[in-house]
Amino acid sequence: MTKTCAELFQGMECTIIGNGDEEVAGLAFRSDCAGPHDMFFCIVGNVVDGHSFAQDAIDRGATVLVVERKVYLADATDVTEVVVADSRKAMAHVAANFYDHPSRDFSLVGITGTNGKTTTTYLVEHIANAAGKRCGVIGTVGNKIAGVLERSDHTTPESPDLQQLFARMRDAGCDVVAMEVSSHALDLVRTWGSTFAVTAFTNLTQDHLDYHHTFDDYFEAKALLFSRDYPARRVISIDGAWGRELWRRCSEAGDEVITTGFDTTAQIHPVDVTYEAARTIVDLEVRGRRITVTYPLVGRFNVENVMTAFGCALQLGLSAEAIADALATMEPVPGRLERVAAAVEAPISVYVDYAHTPDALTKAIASIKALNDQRTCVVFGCGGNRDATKRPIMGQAALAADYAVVTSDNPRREDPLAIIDDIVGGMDGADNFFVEPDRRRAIAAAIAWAEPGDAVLIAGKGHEDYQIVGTETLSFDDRKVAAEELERAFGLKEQD
Ligand SMILES: CC(=O)N[C@H]1[C@@H](OP(=O)(O)OP(=O)(O)OC[C@H]2O[C@@H](n3ccc(=O)[nH]c3=O)[C@H](O)[C@@H]2O)O[C@H](CO)[C@@H](O)[C@@H]1O[C@H](C)C(=O)N[C@@H](C)C(=O)N[C@H](CCC(=O)O)C(=O)O
Ligand SMILES: Nc1ncnc2c1ncn2[C@@H]1O[C@H](COP(=O)(O)OP(=O)(O)OP(=O)(O)O)[C@@H](O)[C@H]1O
Ligand SMILES: N[C@H](CCC[C@H](N)C(=O)O)C(=O)O
Repeated sequence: MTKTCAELFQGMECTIIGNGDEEVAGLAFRSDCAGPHDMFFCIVGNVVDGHSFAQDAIDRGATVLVVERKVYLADATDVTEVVVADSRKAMAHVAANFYDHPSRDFSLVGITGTNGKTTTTYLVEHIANAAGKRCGVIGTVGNKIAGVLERSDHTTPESPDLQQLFARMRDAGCDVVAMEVSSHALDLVRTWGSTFAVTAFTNLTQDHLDYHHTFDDYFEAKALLFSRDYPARRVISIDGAWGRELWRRCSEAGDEVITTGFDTTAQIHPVDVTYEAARTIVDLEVRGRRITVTYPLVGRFNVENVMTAFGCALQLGLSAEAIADALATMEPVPGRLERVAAAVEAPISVYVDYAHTPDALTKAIASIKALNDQRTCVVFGCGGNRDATKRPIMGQAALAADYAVVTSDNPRREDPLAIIDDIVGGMDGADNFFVEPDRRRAIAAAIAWAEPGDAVLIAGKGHEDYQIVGTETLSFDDRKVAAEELERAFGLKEQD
């Protein structure tokens, strides 16, 4: 499949210097991934200027460069240069053209918000599948086509990868695609040129201030998914002030909005909730009608996610009855309040959860406490090279548990002890915690602390089966490590 350079830029202002009829074989934004007859996008990044990799891309066979300023390469007279105002936007525009706008061929549901995106996409997938639709999923745990999960580096892929994924989903016959849309993706226009049927907002609480700097900027990045760039039907949780602001904007623009929330003015809200150990029963009011939903997920925050997914499915045209029926057979989401299964009957319960923000940690601890009336110990850390200002707030939040073990998450290129110091800075004066930088030992210590009936919550890494230390990615899965430590503590494994 090839298209000419001029075809790919149709609908976008640009200056083509060279051969507009040049056939383009593929799209690349990393020079080491460029191949023969590719178009290479020179992106001015936050770390380096992609224009400096133009020669490398040419050496690997690229024949078209997309640039924000002409590069004038020696010995490359047969190279075509396309000068644009914004290489990232050009890349997204070209990628959608290159793959023939695949998102127009299915109903794309885009979900944004600080927490709850993965869970909500899984809920939408399950409901759509139960209704006989074929649903693709794009997000943090990976990308799913026809039920097969593929790992990915990003929550929301860069535009050429995203459009290629859409094309594969279209070709696999997907009717619906449920996609997590990160604030980074919106700010870096990875989704530009995509056609959404529904866009949904879960919540906005602190995260990623290393990138967005202020809450206002973080919100405005999320709000782009509800702007004229992405016309769609909307689902908005109005439990928080940011959601209410988004609702105001969408209503003003004349969008078709379904509101959700514990707020009784929301179109979808709970009238009564029963939290049980392995399931939740919710009497929902859905646009003036009562319907009971029972589903095998736990925790108050999952009531919010269920309502958001319910709204998305209604916006896709499914009936409330079909949605309620589907929820009854929902399966657990990997690494989200997942109970650790060990090959030993343990008198304590251990859960793994992906809470890596202050709000998520607060809510995950509260959910475990609501499930278990004895003591709770939380094991957690914070990621390196990510928002450092959330660390002391997470430290403070962890004190809501009876006991906390502060450990390492993915330290990345930061000193693990310096990250822990930041966390402990928020735990001043408390004596119900201790520090163990080694995550396995921290998990073992929490299990040793627990008495029969107590619960241990291991937060922060959820489904991740690795730990990033420096530039190395080591094998580490909280669920496996916790199972091993339970087996060691309760008799099946020999002590080292
Ligand atoms: C903050 C962020 O998202 N940064 C992304 C951004 O980086 P950048 O603008 O700084 O780019 P850069 O590294 O300066 O490089 C500039 C250009 O030179 C190219 N280059 C660079 C080096 C090289 O050797 N060769 C080369 O060609 C790069 O491909 C790029 O096109 O553009 C790069 C590709 O163009 C992305 O790889 C990079 O993602 C980084 C790795 C990242 O970690 N992003 C995370 C934070 C992220 O996107 N997370 C969200 C989820 C967040 C959530 O939890 O909600 C996600 O959607 O995944
Ligand atoms: N609606 C919610 N409100 C607050 N916290 C939530 C909510 N849903 C889930 N959480 C918490 O956030 C964690 C991550 O959930 P989930 O993966 O669904 O969110 P996410 O938005 O996809 O996060 P990320 O993009 O960082 O992967 C969960 O493990 C849980 O602790
Ligand atoms: N997508 C999130 C995930 C964080 C998960 C946590 N385990 C960490 O590594 O900080 C991020 O990149 O900020």
